[in-house]
Amino acid sequence: MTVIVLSGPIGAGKSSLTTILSKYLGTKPFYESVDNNPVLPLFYKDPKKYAFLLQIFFLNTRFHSIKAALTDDNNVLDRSIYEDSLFFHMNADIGRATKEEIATYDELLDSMMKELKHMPKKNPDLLVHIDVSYDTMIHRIQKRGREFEQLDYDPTLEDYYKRLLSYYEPWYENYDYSPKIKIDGDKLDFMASEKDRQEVLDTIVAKLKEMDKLPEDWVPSHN
Ligand SMILES: Nc1ncnc2c1ncn2[C@@H]1O[C@H](COP(=O)(O)OP(=O)(O)OP(=O)(O)O)[C@@H](O)[C@H]1O
Ligand SMILES: Nc1nc(=O)c2ncn([C@H]3C[C@H](O)[C@@H](CO)O3)c2[nH]1
Repeated sequence: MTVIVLSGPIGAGKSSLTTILSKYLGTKPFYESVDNNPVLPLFYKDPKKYAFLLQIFFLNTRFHSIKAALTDDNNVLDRSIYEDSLFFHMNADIGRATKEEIATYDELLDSMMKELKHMPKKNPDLLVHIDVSYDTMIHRIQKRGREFEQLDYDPTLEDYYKRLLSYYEPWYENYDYSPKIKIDGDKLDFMASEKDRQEVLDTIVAKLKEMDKLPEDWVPSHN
């Protein structure tokens, strides 16, 4: 069983790469609840009111998908649970959670992480992080077009996104739950360029082989 998790800021390309990678490896993709998430639009409308609720919503759905993924065969997940705390604490740092909510959230996350330790597989096998600059991030958010994520919906989102990026750098450096690799999302356009896509897939496959998670003579199931 091999479990790969993607990480990276909003619009970095995690869901897109999850689709590409899971097809290439012949495995099952697991996606974060976005379009069927009733709290996300509420959060963007009134972040202070809904930050805690949104975080509980994400934690709950993420927990279910991780449990399914860790008991199933090979899988690719489009966001890691380790980023949930980053999002929550960044929002808390800008006054969007009370100290009681912070304590409750941290205790709940801790209990969930302890629960995951009893699963057949405790941690993912590999983290694939997509690194993007602010300009790339904004360009992708615009391209995808979710109304509530746009700067003209709420101009304070510029600060929010810049802050998010600044939290990601130390987060990735400190991540040590599994081996990790970083993809340069500014340089590699794995959506439009076949060559770039293959370069990203080759990098991931080489890492999996190096870790003995794929046989040396492995060939892609789909291309
Ligand atoms: N490497 C890339 N090159 C060009 N366009 C990309 C790339 N990756 C993603 N995109 C485009 O950027 C948009 C956002 O991608 P995607 O939804 O995969 O991001 P995400 O990281 O899953 O976002 P979120 O955190 O919001 O779920 C989509 O329109 C996608 O087609
Ligand atoms: N506040 C907050 N906490 C999270 O844990 C979290 N995870 C994802 N998101 C938001 C970002 C994108 O808009 C959208 C898709 O990733 O959902 C989050 N927002």
